[in-house]
Amino acid sequence: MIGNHLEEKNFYNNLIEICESIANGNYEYAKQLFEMTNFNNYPKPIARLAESFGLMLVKVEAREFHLETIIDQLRQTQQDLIKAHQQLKDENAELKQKLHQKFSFQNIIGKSKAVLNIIEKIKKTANTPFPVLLTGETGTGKEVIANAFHYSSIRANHPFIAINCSALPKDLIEAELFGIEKGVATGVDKREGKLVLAKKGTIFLDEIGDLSLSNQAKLLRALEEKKITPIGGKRPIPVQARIIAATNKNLEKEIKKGSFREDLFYRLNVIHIHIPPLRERPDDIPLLIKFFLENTCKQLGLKVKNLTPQAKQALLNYSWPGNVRELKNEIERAIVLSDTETIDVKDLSEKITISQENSNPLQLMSHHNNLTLKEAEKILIQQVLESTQGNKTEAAKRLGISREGLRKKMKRLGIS
Ligand SMILES: Nc1ncnc2c1ncn2[C@@H]1O[C@H](COP(=O)(O)OP(=O)(O)OP(=O)(O)O)[C@@H](O)[C@H]1O
Repeated sequence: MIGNHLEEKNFYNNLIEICESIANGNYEYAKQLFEMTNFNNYPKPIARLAESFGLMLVKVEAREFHLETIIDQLRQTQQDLIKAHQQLKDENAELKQKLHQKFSFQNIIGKSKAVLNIIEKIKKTANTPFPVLLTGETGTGKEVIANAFHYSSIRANHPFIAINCSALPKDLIEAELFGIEKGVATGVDKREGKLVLAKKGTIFLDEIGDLSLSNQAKLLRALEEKKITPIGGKRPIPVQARIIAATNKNLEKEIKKGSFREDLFYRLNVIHIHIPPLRERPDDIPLLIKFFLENTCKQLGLKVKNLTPQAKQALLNYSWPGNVRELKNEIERAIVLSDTETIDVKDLSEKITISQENSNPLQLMSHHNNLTLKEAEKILIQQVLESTQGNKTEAAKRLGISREGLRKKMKRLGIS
């Protein structure tokens, strides 16, 4: 009896110790103790209790094991995440580096005085907070210049956001630029304005001449107060981005017409860069041709093609009304169409070969046997006037005669 009693006491002691070990998280010891205790010698209720206790221990062990597996998995996932994070960081840095290389002023191709002056101006003013106004015909490279401003400045690690002010209706542009609060109209979600999203970066407002008068007023306020209020918003939000605006319109004329605000013009025009059309900087054409030949061939995995002297001359003689964009497209087209490694005149578009043939009255006459010198001269003058959109000063310059000389010729040849 006493022996039994002692055994029972032992049993309870063991049980308590097992419980304590479990409570302290010492499962291994609890398990050992459980295995060492012979429960079969005890009365049935005690043996059953021990059995269920054993089951509990197994469960705890299983849970512990499971937890450990989960913890291991989590540790592994964390490691993977750290690795992925580092990889993304490296890739991001590499992409940023590429963007800097691709868009900083080193990539403005040209050696004309005009382009060199522009590069100089960017270097001097890139790190200032002042707004920039870029003017020039379509395709002259206004966006290229805006990128160069951003990527060669301290803003380079912040966003560069471009918005085309003529691409969207007035209300959408307003929401894009200044943002909109949730519920302003049914189903409208809150959207941050691009002026705010650009953070400490740059916002490029292309075709600013097409911005509505009401949005011009809002933009002026943003420039003056450095804050914007979203549509339906109550509290103004600070704007830190630098504003670069561009247009191919003559804003002074637009001001006279009443379609552009004079005060906004002066606010934007703090740093003004005018990019002359390509025909006024022919020195840049050979460099641009070389650049586009190399770049496009590389992209297409081709050996870099070259041009016959005649093809090069034809490209130099053309007036490029679509400017650098048109030249780039022409080179890309010629690369694809030419069967050999050398691009010849036949690989160029008709507009360029025709203009080349017609670039002097004698050539025109040789191509059209029945033309008189007077007729050839008339055709030539008409074509040049067409390419300058009727600008006589420019046409006279291209023809190598005075404006007065051109006027007299036009009168004599009956050109209106
Ligand atoms: N100086 C340059 N060096 C290299 N590429 C140029 C240069 N100028 C323009 N380009 C190229 O010509 C094309 C047109 O340039 P961009 O879009 O900057 O012109 P844009 O003046 O902004 O035209 P738009 O007024 O129509 O918006 C682009 O592919 C651009 O890369």
